[in-house]
Amino acid sequence: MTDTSVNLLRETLALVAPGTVLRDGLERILRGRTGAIIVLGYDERVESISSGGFHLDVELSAARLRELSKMDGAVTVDRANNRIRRANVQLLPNASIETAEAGMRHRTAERVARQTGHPVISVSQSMKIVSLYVDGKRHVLESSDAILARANQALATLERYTSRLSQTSGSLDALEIEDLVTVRDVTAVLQLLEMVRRIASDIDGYVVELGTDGRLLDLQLEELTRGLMAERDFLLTDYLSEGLDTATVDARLKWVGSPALLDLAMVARSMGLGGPDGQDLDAHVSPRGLRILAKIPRLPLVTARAVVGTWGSLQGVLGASVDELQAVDGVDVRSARTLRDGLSRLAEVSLVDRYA
Ligand SMILES: Nc1ncnc2c1ncn2[C@@H]1O[C@H](COP(=O)(O)OP(=O)(O)OP(=O)(O)O)[C@@H](O)[C@H]1O
Repeated sequence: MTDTSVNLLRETLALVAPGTVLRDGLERILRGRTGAIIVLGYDERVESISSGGFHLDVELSAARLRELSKMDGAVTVDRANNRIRRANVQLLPNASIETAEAGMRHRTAERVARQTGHPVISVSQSMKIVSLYVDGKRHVLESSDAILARANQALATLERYTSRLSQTSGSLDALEIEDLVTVRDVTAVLQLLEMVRRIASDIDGYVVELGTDGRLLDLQLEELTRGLMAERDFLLTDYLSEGLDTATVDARLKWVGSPALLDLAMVARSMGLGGPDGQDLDAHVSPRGLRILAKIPRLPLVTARAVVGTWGSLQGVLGASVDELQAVDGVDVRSARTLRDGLSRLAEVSLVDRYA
């Protein structure tokens, strides 16, 4: 699926999520045991395949949608401004457009969606299900309970990964301070961050689909992933080889399927580490230092960036005195002390953890 079609599906799922006017209307149609076909777009393309019925221009409401759907034919809704524009319409899409559906209502819905590029909803009277047709794909609306059951499983997986991530990232702290980092250690953290990002994106999809029923899930997701994308940026800033930027790594990782993501060499290669094929996982690498400096409480990020920009390596920063630090543009004496104390504390914690 392309990014545009993923976005249109999410946009449509948000429009019909619990708590919205459209969803309320669809529930009423289902309860009334009638069917419906609703085109979520109003333009030339839709008009050119619409026949009969009547034009109107009224605000979308659940009651109106229910009443208009009692009539034969389709209802056209302008999703850009939430207005019902036509009802009791016969749709005449190109009959040569392939459709896998059975039944005229659903075949028409799928064809109209393909031909116009607008999402189309069909409510089946006989099967009592609501289907969305978006960019050539059918998506069946499920009850919030069914979606929540899957979302909670995903959340449990996310929790396992974030806890492994916090351990792996902690080990990297200690190795960075002692300058003992290998490509394998860095890659292991990026691999977990990428897995977390993918599961979080799936859960985000469930949050959209759940509408008002997904508020708690959204809070849990936010709590588990807070700060992680910033950590990902800092990790990449610290280790990316010259000439590579974050956007390039993102684009490369996007094409790595989930099974291939388990291959550390593949992840290393996307960062430009471990040689041309990413296989040299035991090669030594040194961080620039931003990831660890960003962990120091009360140290402004601009200060951390200025210092890393000046020394260019964590080992350089570790060797700098307060006087040298405050000589950097934009670093005052207070920040210089916070940084020095913070680094000493991190070094102590790391060493204690390592040799305890
Ligand atoms: N081309 C069309 N344009 C507008 N409305 C249509 C079109 N085709 C079918 N419908 C609507 O769908 C209704 C049911 O049609 P039909 O029984 O052929 O569909 P179905 O796919 O079996 O539906 P269901 O699953 O709801 O039983 C029609 O009465 C009409 O309101």
